[in-house]
Amino acid sequence: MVVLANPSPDETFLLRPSKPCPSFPDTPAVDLSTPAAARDIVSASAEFGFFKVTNHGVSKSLISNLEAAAVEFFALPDVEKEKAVLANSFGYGNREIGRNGDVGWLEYLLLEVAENSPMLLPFLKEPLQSSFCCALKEYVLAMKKLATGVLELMADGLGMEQRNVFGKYINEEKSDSFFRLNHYPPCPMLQVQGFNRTVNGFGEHTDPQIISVMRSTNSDGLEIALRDGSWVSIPPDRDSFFVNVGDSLQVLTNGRFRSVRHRVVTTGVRSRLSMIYFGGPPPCARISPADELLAEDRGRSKYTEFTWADYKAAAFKSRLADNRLRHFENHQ
Ligand SMILES: C=C1C[C@]23C[C@@]1(O)CC[C@H]2[C@@]12CC[C@H](O)[C@@](C)(C(=O)O1)[C@H]2[C@@H]3C(=O)O
Ligand SMILES: O=C(O)CCC(=O)C(=O)O
Ligand SMILES: [Fe+2]
Repeated sequence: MVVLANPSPDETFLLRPSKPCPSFPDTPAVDLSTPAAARDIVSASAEFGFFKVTNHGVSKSLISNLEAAAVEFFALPDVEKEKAVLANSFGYGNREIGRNGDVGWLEYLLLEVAENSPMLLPFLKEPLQSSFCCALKEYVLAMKKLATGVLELMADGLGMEQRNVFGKYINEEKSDSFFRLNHYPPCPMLQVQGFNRTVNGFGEHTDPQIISVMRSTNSDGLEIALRDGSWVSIPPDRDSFFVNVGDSLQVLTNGRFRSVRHRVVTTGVRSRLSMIYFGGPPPCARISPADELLAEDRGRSKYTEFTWADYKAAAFKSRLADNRLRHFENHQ
């Protein structure tokens, strides 16, 4: 990735006025080993659409293997990484987010997670190819298991009869899930003294899927929007996984849970590496509120039903910051 000390005109639009957000030391934390986990997850999902989980059972070696492979990948010369550029913003990408003009100070690898096929990276040389693929496969499996467990606790906490009412979507053979590695390099132009700005790492948005499970290196930058629209900065925590409620889960719960607006802001010196699993439904899945929740709401759905294929197609035509659910809201 090209790292410039002085912003060229086309880079100035990455700059944001420096207005540091207050830190959010009260980030809801859920200890998955306690009986209160289901209740805590439900209250955090309703209030913030965001929480972190501890005692998650994911082994440290699994995380460090993937982190090491990812660091090695992003350190490759641009010409090697560019061999991994695939159609429709999959594979390796640099600066451009999506297909509609959004940019950020990052490079990334965006991969589809297919149930029965290994995650291949044929563009890489050995031995990185094997170590990266192996680490990815194990990590993504662990994320799917963790996401499923969290979705089951959500169902428990909401008093649903079937524990798999939300988790079934991401466990179907054709589930449309992604995995993403984001690398935010240090930004030299921000290190110039008196240069009082921050840079847009990954602009504000909600995740369209059901659930996202993220972790990052020990560097700050992640910010979330609270209910009143104010932004807070989430202190990094290498030992926890952060969970986002996605748009589809907001609909499945008839608005009991809110999909969280979040963004990454780069402040200069440290690089940041984050790994995110996005659990999505199969393309043909019909997304509408779960029957029991709808009955509690006297049959009044807050959203018109859509298939994941339709929603995703519309989402991928939108700009990052757009409110994608707005078009599906029922106003009664
Ligand atoms: C600008 C965009 C990038 C995005 C597709 C979109 O048109 C709007 C949603 C974006 C998002 C956010 C969460 C995930 O990072 C992502 C892969 C997704 O499913 O939706 C990205 C899309 C992307 O980077 O292509
Ligand atoms: O990189 C991060 O920490 C978050 C990025 C993100 O929100 C996304 O890729 O959807
Ligand atoms: Fe996101």
